[in-house]
Amino acid sequence: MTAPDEDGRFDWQAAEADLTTGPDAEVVDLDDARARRAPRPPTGPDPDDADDANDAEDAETVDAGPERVGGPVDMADDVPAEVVARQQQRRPILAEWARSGRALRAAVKHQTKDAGYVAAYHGVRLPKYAVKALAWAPIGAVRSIGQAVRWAAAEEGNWHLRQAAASRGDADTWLKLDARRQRQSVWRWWVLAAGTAGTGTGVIVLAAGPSWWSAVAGAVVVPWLATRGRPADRPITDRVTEGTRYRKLTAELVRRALTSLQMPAINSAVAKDPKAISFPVDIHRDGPGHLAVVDLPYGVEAAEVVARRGKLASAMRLPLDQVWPEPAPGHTGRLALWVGYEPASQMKQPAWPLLNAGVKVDVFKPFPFATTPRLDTVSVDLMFRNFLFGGQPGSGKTFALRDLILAAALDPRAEIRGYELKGVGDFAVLEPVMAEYGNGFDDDTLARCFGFIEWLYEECRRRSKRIEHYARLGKAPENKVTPELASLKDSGLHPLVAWFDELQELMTSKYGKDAGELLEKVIKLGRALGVIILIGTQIPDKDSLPTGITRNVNSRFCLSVADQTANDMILGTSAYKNGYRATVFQPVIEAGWGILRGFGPKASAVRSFYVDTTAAGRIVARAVALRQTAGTLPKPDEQTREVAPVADVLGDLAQVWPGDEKSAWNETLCGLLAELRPDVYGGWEAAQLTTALKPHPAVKVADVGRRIDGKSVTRRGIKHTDLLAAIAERDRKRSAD
Ligand SMILES: Nc1ncnc2c1ncn2[C@@H]1O[C@H](COP(=O)(O)OP(=O)(O)OP(=O)(O)O)[C@@H](O)[C@H]1O
Repeated sequence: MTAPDEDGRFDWQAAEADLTTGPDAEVVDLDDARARRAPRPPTGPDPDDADDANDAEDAETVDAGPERVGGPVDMADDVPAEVVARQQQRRPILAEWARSGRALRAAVKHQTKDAGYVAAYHGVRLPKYAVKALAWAPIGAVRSIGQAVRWAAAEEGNWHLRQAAASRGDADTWLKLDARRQRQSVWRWWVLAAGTAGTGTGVIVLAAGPSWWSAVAGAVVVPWLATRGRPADRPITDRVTEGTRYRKLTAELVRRALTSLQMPAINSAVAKDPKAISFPVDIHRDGPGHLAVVDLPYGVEAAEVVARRGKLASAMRLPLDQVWPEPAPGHTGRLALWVGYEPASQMKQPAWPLLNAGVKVDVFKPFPFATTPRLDTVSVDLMFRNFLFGGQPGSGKTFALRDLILAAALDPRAEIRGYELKGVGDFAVLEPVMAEYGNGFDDDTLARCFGFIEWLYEECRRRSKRIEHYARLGKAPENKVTPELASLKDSGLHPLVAWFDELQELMTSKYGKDAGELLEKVIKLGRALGVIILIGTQIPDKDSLPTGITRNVNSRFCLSVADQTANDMILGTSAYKNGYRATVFQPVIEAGWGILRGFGPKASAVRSFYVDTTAAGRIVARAVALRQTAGTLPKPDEQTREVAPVADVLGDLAQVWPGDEKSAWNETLCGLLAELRPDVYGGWEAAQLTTALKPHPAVKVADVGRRIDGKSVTRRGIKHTDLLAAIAERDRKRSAD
């Protein structure tokens, strides 16, 4: 086949060459030809890889389908029909970008932005273009006239053939060719004459008409003539340079990036077979970017590529937060590589929908919590869940945790209590809606926080009794809190949100061991009882966060962490190996980004909604109004916990101390305390008193021997002198304050 050459003229020489091959022309085996056209195996990063030449030979034009080996075979008979039906994946009728409002909006926005950019780019260069056009237009006019005359004479092509016939002495052919030329040129001269007359008339009309007619005609004709007059390598308009703008994700780009990761398994497979990296579905638009689903060479796991996100971004010459590799469903070697139109840090996250006036939350139902790199909203629910948020300083865990508490505040049924053990006051804005709030890492706050965990445990016991009661009445069918029970006034089963930020401070303190054990029990028991535990921690090692807790948490958000151990402590064993790696996020720069696990079948990278303290204050104001109406607003300065504060134990012990005894058994003291205040100490056992005395190191619980019926019996107890010393110490501290 011949094609018109660049300036639109027919290439006669090529046509003649084509003819001479005549009937002996080669029959092309298309498969063979395709195989010959298959791309060279990519050979690592190319320093010039941003240039367009490479993109021009883009492998999207390459047959990337699975290699055909032999003919099709019948499907195995033993695969059940329903399994086969499930495996058949139909192509969507509409393209991905047209299937949802979000994707459509994103595509339209991107195209509009692009068009706007191009328009602005050329707009500022218009004067330069005008000068160039005026310079080249006369040349274009002369050239056009020459071409028209040549066309009318019908000499082109014919002359060569006539010359060839003349040199062969073939008069007959010469005459035939000349007759043909004459036939053509007769009507062509007429056409040319008519065209010239038309042009002349047009010029007269334009000259006679309003001046804007000439302006419009000039704006059309001059650039047209200029493009005909300019040399081929000097376009009138400048190229809209690519710069840092979006580079379309192409199969070749993906292949080159993957082979630049220095992974021997990929490179050796591709060297043997360029199709070792294949694309089961076409690369397509997905939200504000493109998605490539890639089948990696046999034996390579998607997780291994995810771990090399930095290298992947480097190979694509894109910022890190524009490249989002993820393991894709199907098999472990399938990678979903999403590349945004722009870096995530430059994409504007939509405002948190909960900021809108009038929006309420039902903790039983999902509410927006984060966005994906594609700016899809990810929703979470609170009920029957425990959350663990982990990340290094500056990763954004406090803000993320606060989002959940703000959401809970918008459900007036939810009681909120919690401690931030960093002492910064990030949660102080929520104080008006919290029944209990502590801030600091001093011993007093840690003791209160520990007391709170003990109270939570007791609360779980109380709630389990209530659930039992309602289950008997048929109101708790699954022995779980239902929305009806949660809303029922005085059921005592309303949602209770208990949060701890920087929990490692408590876990590494002297209360750590007991607190860890109790909290683990609370997590296990509380889930069905409407107790929702939210934990934020910076150091997720086993001393800072007992494995009993991490194991039992069902919702996890791992923000930027430094290493695999921290990653797996938060997301669960093997998360790192499976490609869920929050180590790829940079603290501060990518604050709020993390891997969310426990919602949906797989973990995914999301960014929590950013709500600053001012916006949080507005939500709290709305929450206060809702709670006022519902009558659930906690009263300020009122100790609403039902257990007496730990500090009172000392005074009560002194009051009930048995006579002149130098030491007393805990067991005896518990009995006496229960007589004094049955509501507080009723049912206390020796161990409980030991725990309650923990904040007072002066009181040492040790073995105390007694003679009973002539026999010596040893039990745990305390000395009177220790008790008095602890009281003196406390009084001294109080007067110092
Ligand atoms: N979702 C988010 N989007 C954008 N920026 C965020 C987001 N979350 C947090 N940030 C920013 O990151 C900063 C650090 O967040 P935050 O205080 O929550 O980190 P942290 O992990 O709790 O750190 P530390 O352990 O030091 O307290 C915040 O000041 C905020 O500006």
